[in-house]
Amino acid sequence: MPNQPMLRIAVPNKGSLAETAAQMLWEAGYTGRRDPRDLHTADPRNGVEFFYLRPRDIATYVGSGALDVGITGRDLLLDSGSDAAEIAPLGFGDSTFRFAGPAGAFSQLADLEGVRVATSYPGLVGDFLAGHGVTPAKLVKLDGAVESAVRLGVADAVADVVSTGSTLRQAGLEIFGPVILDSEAVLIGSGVDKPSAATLLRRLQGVLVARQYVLLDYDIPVEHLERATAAAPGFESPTVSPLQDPEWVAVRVMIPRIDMNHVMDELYSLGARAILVSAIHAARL
Ligand SMILES: Nc1ncnc2c1ncn2[C@@H]1O[C@H](COP(=O)(O)OP(=O)(O)OP(=O)(O)O)[C@@H](O)[C@H]1O
Ligand SMILES: O=P(O)(O)OC[C@H]1O[C@H](OP(=O)(O)OP(=O)(O)O)[C@H](O)[C@@H]1O
Ligand SMILES: [Mg+2]
Repeated sequence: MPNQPMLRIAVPNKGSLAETAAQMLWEAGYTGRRDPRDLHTADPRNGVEFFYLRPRDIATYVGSGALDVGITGRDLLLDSGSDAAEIAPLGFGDSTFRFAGPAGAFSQLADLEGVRVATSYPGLVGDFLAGHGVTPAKLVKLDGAVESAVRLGVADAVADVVSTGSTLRQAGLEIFGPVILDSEAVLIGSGVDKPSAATLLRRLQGVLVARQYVLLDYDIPVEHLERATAAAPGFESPTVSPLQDPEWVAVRVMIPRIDMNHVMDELYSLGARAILVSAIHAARL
């Protein structure tokens, strides 16, 4: 891309999202950093530059327009209060954001009125509480290990990322109240329209499709075709090809990987044979 300015992409340099983000970009055909300490690398062949930043700071850089797009968590984006906008979910880094307190001490959101709540995400939590008309005594801002705040007496309840829930359990805390947020890694943008940003998005979506879908081939008697394609309708429309035996056809569809065995069982019971599944290595839909 000779005459176009390079697309400037923010990528997590460490933490929970860094490894999968780098892997996804690599699968999408981009050349990332060789040395894990590099802060910046250019990939001129693809017309992009990567800036390796703390995931918490990525929305700030993108929102200010210093960088064009970035990969971060939805929770971090909302907490930042930045002007950056979510472009698309990226299918990894799932977590929920929840309130927790000592077993039996809290049962509903209103119980947080007038108490101290510790969190690393004061923007997100403050907005949520204000939106629900609850005023805590104080939001105690901590950098991490928030679950220890209650035991150590600096807060009465916490609000934090929950994945398996084991950190909360170990700290003797229980989740209560509504889900503050369902989060995952997202592509964010500053609103500037660069064609290379659309290419990046299409490539990342191609990686998601390749991970989440498989190709399914099977042969089936023509008379059962309608029921079979209803059971596995595919992404747009199944490819149906004639076979030498005029009473049979061959069908090809994309199906979600998680449905694979269930769909194969169902097609077999409908009379399909030679049912084959293959992986998708790359895709543009
Ligand atoms: N088990 C998890 N623990 C922490 N963050 C997670 C987890 N699963 C997904 N995430 C997401 O990762 C992002 C947090 O990234 P961050 O780099 O701060 O992770 P971290 O592991 O807490 O790193 P650090 O503690 O070194 O800052 C958030 O978007 C969060 O929702
Ligand atoms: O529900 P779980 O599977 O136990 O995971 C959630 C925990 O993991 C993260 O902590 P991290 O390891 O990032 O440490 P930190 O609190 O210092 O950021 C998060 O802040 C929670 O504490
Ligand atoms: Mg952390």
